Amino acid sequence: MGRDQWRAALRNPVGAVAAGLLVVLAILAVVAPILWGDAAEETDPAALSQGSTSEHPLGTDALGRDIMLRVLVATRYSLGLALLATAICVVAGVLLGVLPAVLGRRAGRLVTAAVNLAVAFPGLLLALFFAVIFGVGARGAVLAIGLAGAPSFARLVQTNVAAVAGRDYVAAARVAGVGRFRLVARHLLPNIGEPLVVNATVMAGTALLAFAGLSFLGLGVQPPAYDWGRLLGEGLDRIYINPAAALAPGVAVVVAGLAFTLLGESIAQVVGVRAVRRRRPPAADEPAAALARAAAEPDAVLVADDLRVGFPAPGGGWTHPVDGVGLTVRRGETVGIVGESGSGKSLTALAVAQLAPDSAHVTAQRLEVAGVAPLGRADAEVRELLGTKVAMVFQDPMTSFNPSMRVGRQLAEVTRVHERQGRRAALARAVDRLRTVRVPAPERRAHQYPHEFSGGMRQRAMIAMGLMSTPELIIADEPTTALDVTVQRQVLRLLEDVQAETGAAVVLISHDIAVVGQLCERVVVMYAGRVVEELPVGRLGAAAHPYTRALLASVPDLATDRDRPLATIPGRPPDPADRPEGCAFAPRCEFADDACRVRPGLAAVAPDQRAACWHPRTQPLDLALDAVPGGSCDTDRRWGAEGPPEPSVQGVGRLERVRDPLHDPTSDRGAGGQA
Ligand SMILES: Nc1ncnc2c1ncn2[C@@H]1O[C@H](COP(=O)(O)OP(=O)(O)OP(=O)(O)O)[C@@H](O)[C@H]1O
Repeated sequence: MGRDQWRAALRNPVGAVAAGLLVVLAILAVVAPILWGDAAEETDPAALSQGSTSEHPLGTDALGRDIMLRVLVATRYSLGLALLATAICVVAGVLLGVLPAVLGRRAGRLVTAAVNLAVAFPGLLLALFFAVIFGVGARGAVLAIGLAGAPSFARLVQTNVAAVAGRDYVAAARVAGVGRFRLVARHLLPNIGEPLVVNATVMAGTALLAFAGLSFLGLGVQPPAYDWGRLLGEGLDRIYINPAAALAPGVAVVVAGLAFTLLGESIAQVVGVRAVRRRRPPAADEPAAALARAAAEPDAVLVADDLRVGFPAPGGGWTHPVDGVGLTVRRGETVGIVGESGSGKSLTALAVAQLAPDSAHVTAQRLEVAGVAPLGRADAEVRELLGTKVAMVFQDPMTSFNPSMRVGRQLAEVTRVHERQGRRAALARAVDRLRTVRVPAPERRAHQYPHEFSGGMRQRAMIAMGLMSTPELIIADEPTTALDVTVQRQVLRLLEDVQAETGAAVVLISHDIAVVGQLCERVVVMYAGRVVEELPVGRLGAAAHPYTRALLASVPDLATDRDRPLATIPGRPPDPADRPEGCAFAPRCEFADDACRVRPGLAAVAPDQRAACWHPRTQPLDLALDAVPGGSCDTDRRWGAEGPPEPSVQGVGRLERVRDPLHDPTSDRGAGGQA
């Protein structure tokens, strides 16, 4: 948080009032006991239980002590105890709150359940309960109030951690191999700082009140010590004789509580995120390569066989949004995964990268990534694998970075974790990688926060993060969807350059078959959690599965008649929980018949082309040939000298519109499609 933000916060009336009140209280807490400590203890037998006089403006207590001085002197003790209780509440709450993120799933659930149970207890009852346990007195009251507030603070932390844990930058950190504790300290807690700080200040106000309550009941501060609560209790005994004796400490409690609450409000506006303490990177894990060796194709960087991702179904049992996916990606290859929304593309990628949600159950006959089988392995081993060999580029560059860390530090973290490099060396490498992905002025940019980057630049920086190690597999999940057309073009070109330079295999996930057709060598088409066709890009014109053909037919081109609705695939993909028995596409397919009641397996329809269909189409599509070069892996032939296409929501690329009998009403067979 910069100075300007602080100034802005203090310039608004709420911030100014809060700051003013707190400064006055802080000054009083420091000077009052020094200036008036002794005077506040002086008894005056001649002025017992007096009302307001010129000598004692708020009157005296039963021993003739000046009430005004006692209220002023009590500021230090009252605030100090309240702040101490707040600190206990925050520390215990944060610890309990992050435990589920640090512990495994089962232990995490236990902690969450315990916290929920404690939250269900009224706070005051809990405080009284703890006060009795810890004993009467200031120390017991501090512990009681702090611990009684901890469950609701823990719940707040849990909720916020859960919200942030789903962000791409957290997934990116996990891919980078960042350990659980470091993840919590660096990526989760700093990004939930705002609600925590606000709640902590509100808690301070509540603690003040709670203290007043406990002291009033005789469970808090014990004589001869006194705080506002104790003074309030004593004053209340004589409220009809001298109301000021009760009102003064009461007003003090309210004013201090208000000051804390207003402070919370103003901090909420200015404190977004805070850097956290720097820590030494943890020791690198044992090399994972020794743990497993791929017996697979010697040049395969990814082998997935019968990969299934299941979630508990609401009515019991399991649903499998990814249901038996088979995928092989060779070194240096660029494979595109296409399919409509919900077809399981992202989940497949997340399962491969060991980033599937905690509630997911991932199984496979075989899953090997860069020669290592990650399933069933310890976290540390998997972290090593992911951090150095797999890079992920996420869809939304806005959420792909931790907003509280400078970009250079985020990139450097990868190297520091895995190679135990010093801070400077890691940062130098980050700058170098930013230069590689053509971020201008990389030295300066490395010291900027993600929000100071443009969308395209953030996405390039995300690719640079993947290049901090030497990945064998880059998974790009809709990397250009959130970008505008020209920036999409640059990012795709960059991905292609990176692939050519590093020799890494690239898995590009997209709903835009035009982009995949241009960038990739091979296309894997997914539908309802299964692979329905796999073919070299050069054979897209001979796509055999009706679904692939329908996807191609729905790509508009410059010749598309704008007066007519865009081609769509009739019907909707099935809910994973309610997938048809046989071919999942059958309900939407023109050619479906009784045979389709049985699930078709992937079968070769041509060399290098397999389709899961009982009625594979053989009729060539009317596909512009320059759009889909004949299976060539050559970059220039794939993209031409002008670079990649301009994929967009319009899907306009060099892949031109296809006429498919299924969806072309001008065709003899054309039923079911809408042009
Ligand atoms: N955490 C989850 N819990 C339960 N089901 C989930 C979860 N995440 C995904 N799914 C299910 O998996 C299906 C496939 O999701 P996935 O994100 O892989 O689709 P996708 O093909 O990548 O689509 P999109 O292009 O919209 O991201 C979803 O439709 C949903 O039913």
